[in-house]
Amino acid sequence: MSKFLIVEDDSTFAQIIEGFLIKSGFEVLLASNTKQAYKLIDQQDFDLLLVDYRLPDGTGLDVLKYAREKGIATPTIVMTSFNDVRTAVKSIQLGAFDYITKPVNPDELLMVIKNSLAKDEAEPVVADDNFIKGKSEVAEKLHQHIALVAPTDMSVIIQGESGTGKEHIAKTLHLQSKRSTKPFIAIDCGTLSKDLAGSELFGHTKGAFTGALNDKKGQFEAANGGTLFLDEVGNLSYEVQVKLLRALQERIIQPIGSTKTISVDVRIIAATNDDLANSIQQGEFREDLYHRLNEFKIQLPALRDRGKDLELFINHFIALSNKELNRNVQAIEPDAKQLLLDYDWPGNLRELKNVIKRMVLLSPGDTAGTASLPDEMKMAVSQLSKNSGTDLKAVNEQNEKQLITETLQKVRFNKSKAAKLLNIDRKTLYSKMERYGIE
Ligand SMILES: Nc1ncnc2c1ncn2[C@@H]1O[C@H](COP(=O)(O)OP(=O)(O)OP(=O)(O)O)[C@@H](O)[C@H]1O
Repeated sequence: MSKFLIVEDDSTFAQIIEGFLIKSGFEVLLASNTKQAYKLIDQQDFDLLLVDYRLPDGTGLDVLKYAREKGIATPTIVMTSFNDVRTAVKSIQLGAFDYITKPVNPDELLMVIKNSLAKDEAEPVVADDNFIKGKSEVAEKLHQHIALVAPTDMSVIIQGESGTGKEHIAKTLHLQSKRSTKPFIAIDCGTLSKDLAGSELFGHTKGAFTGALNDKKGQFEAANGGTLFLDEVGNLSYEVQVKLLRALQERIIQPIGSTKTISVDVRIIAATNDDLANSIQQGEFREDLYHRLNEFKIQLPALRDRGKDLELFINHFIALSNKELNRNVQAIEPDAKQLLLDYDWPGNLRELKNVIKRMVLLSPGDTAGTASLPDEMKMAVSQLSKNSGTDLKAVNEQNEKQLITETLQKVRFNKSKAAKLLNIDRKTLYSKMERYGIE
């Protein structure tokens, strides 16, 4: 029986979910703050963590970070209000499996849980019709580039915002290469603790460090002949970056604690949300490794920049959700459609897929209306349209907020660095963050 930990301070809501999940056949433990959660995570193994974003003594992301630092890769779902969707996007970057927006619909929750548990089982990489290419100019160019670079052995960096489909493109490159019958192994470098990353990639020998009870084969060796996909590559520690560079240059690896080297033939595809050039400037990413990885760069467009593809994706996700949820949505009312087209989709394809699934779930008939779309999305759109008018002050504020948020993300929320980049003092940065509600 799968065991879940729910971390939620609203006790009534926690009990409702607990009851529902127990009825669905799961074992559930509850924690109401981060401290209790840490204690339980230390004591027991869980198959899934379901964490609320806002907790009395921290956030759900703290719980996620705590687990990841301990080397616990349990799938984690973050529950957030729709207004926090940008935070949710950050949680995915930190290695959360998915997020779900409140109010939580039980059927939707069960669906997300089912997906996250299924993800644990290794699936062979095969092309499937759950994915479409898009027909916009950027999409056509993107697929031309993929067709050109896929058959080569060049290392590729895929850069794009969270949820733009980087992992899917990495699989496509593998499938279109001569390595397609060999393994494709994806590693989320964001979820690897500093200590475990080396051993995960290169393996270790028995007794190499406390807890190394047996010899362990690393993922480099496991991917031999095939492709290794390093997601969130910017999160690798400097030490591991050095080893990775050696592996790429010399095509050999050395398991931790071993004196022997092993030859490997692996193609690397790396993905990043950030501009690695910035991390290089900050001294966080090695420039030599960057150039070795960047033999070819693929820039994935944000959904808001994909023009007519947005409509294609909407229809595609409706068809998928109809099938999955046994619904029959054939049309969207014009005002609901307009909302979908006007929204700026910070979570990109992942967010669109979630919103459409929810819309289909809440639409028993053949037409979906605005009632099936989150209220907060409507508010976000009206805010966006307000600010895109002639109100200069609002436009400036919106730009300023966006710039501050992006800069903070770039420097991983190091306020001194952000203030320096923005050319303002720390105090001004703090007061602006407070004014714009940036956490
Ligand atoms: N071309 C596509 N057609 C249909 N669905 C897609 C496509 N590309 C991505 N998706 C869906 O969008 C979601 C996000 O995709 P993916 O995980 O590849 O993004 P990502 O950029 O790697 O995200 P992250 O940076 O958060 O790891 C997934 O649910 C995936 O199934």
